Amino acid sequence: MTEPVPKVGVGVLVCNGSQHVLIGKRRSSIGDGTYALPGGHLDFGETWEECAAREVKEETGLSIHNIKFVYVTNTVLRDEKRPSHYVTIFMRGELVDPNAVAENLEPEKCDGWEWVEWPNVPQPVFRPLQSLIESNYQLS
Ligand SMILES: CC(C)CCOP(=O)(O)OP(=O)(O)O
Ligand SMILES: [Mg+2]
Ligand SMILES: [Mg+2]
Ligand SMILES: [Mg+2]
Repeated sequence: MTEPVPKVGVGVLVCNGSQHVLIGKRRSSIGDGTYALPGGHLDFGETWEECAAREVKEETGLSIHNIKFVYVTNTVLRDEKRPSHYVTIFMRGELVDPNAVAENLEPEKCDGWEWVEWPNVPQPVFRPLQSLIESNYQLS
């Protein structure tokens, strides 16, 4: 079998101003049933900020701004149905409208969005996000 090519993902800490971030349980061939941040594949020609804003909008309907780089992880997922290797760029962004409600716009890919107090993400945690938590990143 030809080896999978490493890809770039962007994960987003969507901040609502009260130490909470948005998480959802993945329905995917990669990390199925694990809790992850909104985000996705970096598309050709995108900046990291553009990808963060696009993926959050596509997946939750939320608009974010003040988007900043947070951390980067290197994750080799060997025991998945489809082995894969991801470099994940973690970004953070604030809600443009602090009262906006997240919608689950891709129910085929996500069980639904919920706010949790960082870093208390429920188990099982998607591997790249677990690496960010273990880095002791602090929201404020
Ligand atoms: C696997 C992950 C680190 C990168 C891809 O994320 P994703 O499966 O949510 O991708 P899409 O949102 O682009 O479908
Ligand atoms: Mg997506
Ligand atoms: Mg996604
Ligand atoms: Mg995508």
